[in-house]
Amino acid sequence: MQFTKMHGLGNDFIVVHGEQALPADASALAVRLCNRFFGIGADGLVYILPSDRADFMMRIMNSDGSEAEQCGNAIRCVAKYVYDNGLTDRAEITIETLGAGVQPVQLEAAEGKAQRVRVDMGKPILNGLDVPTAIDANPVIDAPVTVDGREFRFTAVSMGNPHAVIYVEDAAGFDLAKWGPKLETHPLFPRKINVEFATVNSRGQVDMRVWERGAGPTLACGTGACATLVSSVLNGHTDRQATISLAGGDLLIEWDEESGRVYMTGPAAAVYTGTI
Ligand SMILES: N[C@@H](CCC[C@H](N)C(=O)O)C(=O)O
Repeated sequence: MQFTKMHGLGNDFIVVHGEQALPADASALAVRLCNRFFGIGADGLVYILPSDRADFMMRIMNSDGSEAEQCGNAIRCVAKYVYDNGLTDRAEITIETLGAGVQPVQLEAAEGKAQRVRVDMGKPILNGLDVPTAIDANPVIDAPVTVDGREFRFTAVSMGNPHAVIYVEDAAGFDLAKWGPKLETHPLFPRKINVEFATVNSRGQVDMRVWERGAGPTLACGTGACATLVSSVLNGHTDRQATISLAGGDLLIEWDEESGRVYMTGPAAAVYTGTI
């Protein structure tokens, strides 16, 4: 099996192209290959597949073998892969995802290689039951969730996949390993949840750290950055465009008032190719 190791701000993936459909053992393969000690090591296993609605389709398995509906960092990697490998010569393409439909993607290229990628991430889903959460409200803002006697307040946003955004004093110093797994699997979240811990520094910049559903702490989360911006606008913390600073670097996120669509701009990188 040939693969390319790629990442978006350190959120890393094993990218596979050439299959016509998702293999039946994709979940088990993800667990085996994403293992950082006994496998290649990655946050997820990504397949680039044919699509009858878009130029390409992306499917992503988390490192625990669960399939995610969408992944912001992976979609930028897929765009770079197809451009750099000559599968398209267009700087504007569409990529179909499982949970967020067909997404338009724009590439900024230099010397034949994609450098930065801007993705139309679509409209956020804010209805609590649709995110999904167990809360019947639209939107779910500043809702309480208690774990081990500590109450957190969260805002729920789906970008095709579910997110709970929690504001804390110091996101960069937050104990992700202690609280992340308990929030991810809390009964309020029927399909589990990605949890973003955010600190607003100004109306145009937010620090964010993430505990990802099915992958644990990662260096960046594209959909999490989008959810954080949407939540920050809803809570009155930021303007509609802001830099979300993650452990692996910055993403520029915009929530367009007129169309209601969220745009994510950031880098993607290829590290090496291999055969396993
Ligand atoms: N890292 C991703 C999100 C990957 C999927 C997530 N763990 C889930 O299960 O929803 C991103 O960049 O968006």
